[in-house]
Amino acid sequence: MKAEMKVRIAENLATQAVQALKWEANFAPKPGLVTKVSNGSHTDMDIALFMRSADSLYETFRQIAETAQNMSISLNLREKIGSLGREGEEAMLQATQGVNTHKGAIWALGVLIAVISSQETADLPTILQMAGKLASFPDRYVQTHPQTTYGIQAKRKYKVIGAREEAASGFPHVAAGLKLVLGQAEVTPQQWLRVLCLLYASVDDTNVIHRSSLAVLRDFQNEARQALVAPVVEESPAFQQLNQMAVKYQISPGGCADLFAATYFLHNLNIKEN
Ligand SMILES: CC(C)(COP(=O)(O)OP(=O)(O)OC[C@H]1O[C@@H](n2cnc3c(N)ncnc32)[C@H](O[C@H]2O[C@H](COP(=O)(O)OP(=O)(O)OP(=O)(O)O)[C@@H](O)[C@H]2O)[C@@H]1O)[C@@H](O)C(=O)NCCC(=O)NCCS
Ligand SMILES: Nc1ncnc2[nH]cnc12
Repeated sequence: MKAEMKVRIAENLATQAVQALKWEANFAPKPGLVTKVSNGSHTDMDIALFMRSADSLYETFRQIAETAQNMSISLNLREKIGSLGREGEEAMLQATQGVNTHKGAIWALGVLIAVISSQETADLPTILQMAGKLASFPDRYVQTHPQTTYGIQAKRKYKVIGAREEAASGFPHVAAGLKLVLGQAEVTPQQWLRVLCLLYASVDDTNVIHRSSLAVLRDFQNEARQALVAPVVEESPAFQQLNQMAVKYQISPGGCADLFAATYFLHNLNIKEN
């Protein structure tokens, strides 16, 4: 492939990733999360902050895409995107003056972009499987102190599936969400709301655990399951209950938000289904 074409493909992936982050942040309603009409359970975040954060990540995503173009799924690629991902986290923190808006999204979209870029002709199941493989390589340059991240603390205490494991198992919750919308050029907001509820019902969001407890997460998931019994509408008692729980416990399912953005990103790329 010509060099010019490669440059354009990397730019396109980065543009689509930033758009997916902006779409997710704007999407409403999302109990607990920041939207264009509410700051959810947050005092330190609003929609403008999310727009700045998303824009600050364009260069990280572009570099990840460009780097992966000539590489196989390997420890070497994992460590290269690890380094770019950490730079992305720095760029995000600079743009937000220290607020963690998109750490999980950098991770999920970074892994997916790397795989899509490296496996030009792969179909969706292959991309998700390769993403699992890439995310499973141990990055020798990670300098996290085990007790410092909320995710590691929650996983230690409760053995739940956090952001790392979601990616390492090939994003099963993204795959489940995609099933509801694949093959449809126009997805309605109500269908997207159903995807969101499916994520709320099934993802072990370590942010929710950190702000409350595993018991609250399980109640929240059960309520989202109730909302899925019928077409998901904001006015339904179960959906209203999700809002009330988010307010009562000040919970914010940021991991679900990231996977929602990743689902939208993959849907919009129109990748072969199999
Ligand atoms: C492998 C890493 C994901 C790090 O893993 P770790 O387990 O250490 O995770 P955390 O540092 O806790 O962060 C993980 C973020 O992932 C999101 N998340 C949570 N649960 C899940 C889940 N089950 N599945 C998928 N994703 C999940 C979540 O990110 C979102 O929420 C953040 C906002 O949270 P909020 O509560 O509002 O704000 P905080 O300030 O954090 O808390 P408060 O004090 O306010 O209560 C926001 O980031 C959202 O995006 C978790 O935060 C990976 O990050 C890593 O290793 N990175 C290094 C670089 C790298 O290798 N990159 C590779 C490719 S780019
Ligand atoms: N819309 C949102 N609100 C709060 N945390 C998030 N993390 C990612 N997207 C988010």
